[in-house]
Amino acid sequence: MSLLEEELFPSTPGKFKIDRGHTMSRHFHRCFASTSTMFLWALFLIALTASYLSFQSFIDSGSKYFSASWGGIQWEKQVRNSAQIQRSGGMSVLVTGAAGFVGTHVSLALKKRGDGVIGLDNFNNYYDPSLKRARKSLLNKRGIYIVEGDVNDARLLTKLFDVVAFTHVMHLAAQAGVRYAMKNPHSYVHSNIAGLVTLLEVCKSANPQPAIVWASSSSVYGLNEKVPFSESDRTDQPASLYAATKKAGEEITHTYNHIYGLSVTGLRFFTVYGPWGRPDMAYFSFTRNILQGKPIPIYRGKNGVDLARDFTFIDDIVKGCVGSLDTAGKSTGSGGKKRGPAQYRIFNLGNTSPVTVPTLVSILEKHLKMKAKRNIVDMPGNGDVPFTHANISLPRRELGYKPTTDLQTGLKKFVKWYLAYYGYNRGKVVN
Ligand SMILES: O=C(O)[C@H]1O[C@H](OP(=O)(O)OP(=O)(O)OC[C@H]2O[C@@H](n3ccc(=O)[nH]c3=O)[C@H](O)[C@@H]2O)[C@H](O)[C@@H](O)[C@@H]1O
Repeated sequence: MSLLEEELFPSTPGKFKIDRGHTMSRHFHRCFASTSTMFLWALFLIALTASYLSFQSFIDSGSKYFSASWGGIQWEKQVRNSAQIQRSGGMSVLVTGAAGFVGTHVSLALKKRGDGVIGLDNFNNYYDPSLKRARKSLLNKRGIYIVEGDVNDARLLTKLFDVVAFTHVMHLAAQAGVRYAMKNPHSYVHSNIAGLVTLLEVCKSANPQPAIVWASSSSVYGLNEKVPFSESDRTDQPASLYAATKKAGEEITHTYNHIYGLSVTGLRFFTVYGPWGRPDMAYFSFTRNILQGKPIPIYRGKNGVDLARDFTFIDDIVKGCVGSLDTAGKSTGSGGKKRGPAQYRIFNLGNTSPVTVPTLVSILEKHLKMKAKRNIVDMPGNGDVPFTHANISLPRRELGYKPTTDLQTGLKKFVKWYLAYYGYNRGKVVN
């Protein structure tokens, strides 16, 4: 403390020098005392307001992402029961995004053959949450417990790993949809990047570490023009933020594989469709519009070229996911430390026979026995790519992956489910 400061703000009262008259000194003392009291009160009030505000924001973010609907003896019992392995050599799998389209089907397939499954889902409202609730009931009926929570909730994830020594994580929770990324970019960062890192952090510290299989996307091929798309093709030209976050996920998982010895398999899904599908996808919304007599926007590429997708039926995707879990090598780390090199794989899961969007509509018309009102529009510049086509020789060799359902057959199954689910078979029309 400088001399001047020491004079003005003595550290002990005895140090205060009284070299002017008494009155003057008392006045100064009173004045100083009241100023410092006010100062202390102001500080106290500021601190009180700040702690109130930060508590409020903690409550807000907590309630937004981390509703504490978990924990307790009963909850742990349900988690343990659901994760119980029922066959020799089986696995216990944490399925994130379990109330999602692919998550539901994979969870059912695993449970059916005797693996232990625990689902995790945040039931967000990107699309009609009632469909997710219906999928959840389906899973509950088969003895699969779904924990309601977000992959960004590290406390919840850690708790789940405390209760169950998961052998595998099937990570399917994500913000999906190519075009929605322009409307809500942060949602992609929140789920596909921040959520992924939170999950990997917990997995890396788990003992034993699980093997991870997760959903990447065919969209990582972006503006790649070499067909069909092979895993070794360039993926550094994403056409949407969605694709960019999935590509980032591939790099991030590689880092965790390299540093911590996590076994990682990334699956590039090609436009997956089928019963219990996603209402935001074209085949689903086209079906709804055709049934309601509403026009459907059919995008057309440059020079009037039809867009095409390597549409892949859900049952084939499930086989690819299960095959990936079955062939996944063990993670090699323990206590957050790598003990040796671990497996890192990336596979295309496609159908290898692209179909144009107008042909998709014709197939739907046939199965629905109704004509579509086609509204042909130029492809908006919102992240779409003109075509996708998977080369699947690698998963065929490594996983025994062999898709068997063509678009005709797959859409027939989808339409049958759609009509039953939305009550059309009972004459009910849903708006
Ligand atoms: O395979 C993938 O990587 C991606 O597949 C789908 O994305 P996308 O292929 O764009 O599937 P849809 O949204 O169903 O679109 C299919 C085709 O229909 C076209 N479309 C879409 C919507 C529309 O109103 N009109 C229209 O012609 C699209 O341009 C596209 O060519 C999924 O939505 C992504 O989550 C997934 O990662």
